[in-house]
Amino acid sequence: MFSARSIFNTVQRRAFSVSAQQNSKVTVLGAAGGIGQPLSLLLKLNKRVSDLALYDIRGGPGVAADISHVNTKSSVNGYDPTPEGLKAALDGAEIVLIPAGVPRKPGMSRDDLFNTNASIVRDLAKAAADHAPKAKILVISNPVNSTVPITAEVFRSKGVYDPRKLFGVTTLDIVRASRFISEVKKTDPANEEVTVIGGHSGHTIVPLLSQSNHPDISGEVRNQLVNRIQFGGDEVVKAKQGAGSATLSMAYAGARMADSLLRAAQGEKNVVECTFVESPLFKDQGIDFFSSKVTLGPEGVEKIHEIGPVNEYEQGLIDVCLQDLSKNIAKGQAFVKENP
Ligand SMILES: NC(=O)C1=CN([C@@H]2O[C@H](COP(=O)(O)OP(=O)(O)OC[C@H]3O[C@@H](n4cnc5c(N)ncnc54)[C@H](O)[C@@H]3O)[C@@H](O)[C@H]2O)C=CC1
Ligand SMILES: O=C([O-])CC(=O)C(=O)O
Repeated sequence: MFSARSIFNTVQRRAFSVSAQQNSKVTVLGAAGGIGQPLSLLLKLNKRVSDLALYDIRGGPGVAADISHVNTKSSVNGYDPTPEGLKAALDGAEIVLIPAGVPRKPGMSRDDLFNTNASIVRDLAKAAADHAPKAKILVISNPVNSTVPITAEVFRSKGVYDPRKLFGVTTLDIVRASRFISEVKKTDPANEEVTVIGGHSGHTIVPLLSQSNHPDISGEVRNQLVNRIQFGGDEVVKAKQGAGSATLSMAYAGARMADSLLRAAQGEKNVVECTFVESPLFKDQGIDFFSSKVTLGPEGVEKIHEIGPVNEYEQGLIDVCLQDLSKNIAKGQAFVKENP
């Protein structure tokens, strides 16, 4: 005899098996925070997400109950802040987004968050390595230049590191660059793509305007635009007057990055995002991670693009970037070795 429930489950499974690849569990760690809440809402609106798992050290089930009333098809579950809750949130996840950790206050650099966020990310990475070793991990928590190497070291120490599946989310820099250049040029940002390479803090953020639709931008206009892209985060931190940093634009950017990975996983070709990954581009200079254009595929990173032609001004920005970046990466790697 079939119970009504098992018939329902069978029908539901059949419905999904028509497009089996659409069974995608996405987990948000830090789901009740300033980024976590709008990010979770945007993921609830994404048809490619079938199961949304929300975990936080406080408030996860409440946010899940709220979002679960949105009338899209996916299921939403909130988990208690226990090891069992975290395990259940991670079990079977295809994508894990990590916006857990403290944000900046005015006057702080992203690196000033290291002391608090390094151990938060390390511990969540340990849980992800144990319970979702094949998931694509999208690290949002700052300082991204260090928290991504931390996550890599944790996965490596547990013997499950696959560099194709670890991403530092730098999408907000791309979103800002597109928006800010459209303001200067009075164009529609939908038509503006700017490649932004390097890392995700101040001078490590390197916009390549020479490769945009407006390679002619020069002089003071260019300097101001580049500075605004590099320090866009500070603009928000200052405006929020101690109440945190970018959350809504970051949620939008994180949802875009997750969607790009889901589209690539479901067979779409030529999905390209700039993202901070283990990269061969500057390995000869001891820099293991770098953000550049990456073609995404079913397994995550499919192809890391060359940087392409840059002008003298941009080469100067890259040189400065590499100095900071190598220190940020080394700091993350050393942290895990000293605090396993
Ligand atoms: N990659 C990027 O472009 C950006 C990164 N960020 C970073 O994202 C992080 C989060 O920012 P907000 O959401 O504004 O902060 P928030 O303080 O509003 O939220 C953080 C959430 O993380 C939770 N949390 C703390 N420890 C946790 C743990 N061990 N497990 C699970 N959850 C935990 C907190 O309870 C809180 O709900 C910050 O580090 C911030 O600097 C912010 C904007 C852009
Ligand atoms: O500025 C911050 O601290 C948050 C962040 O990473 C950004 O907005 O780009």
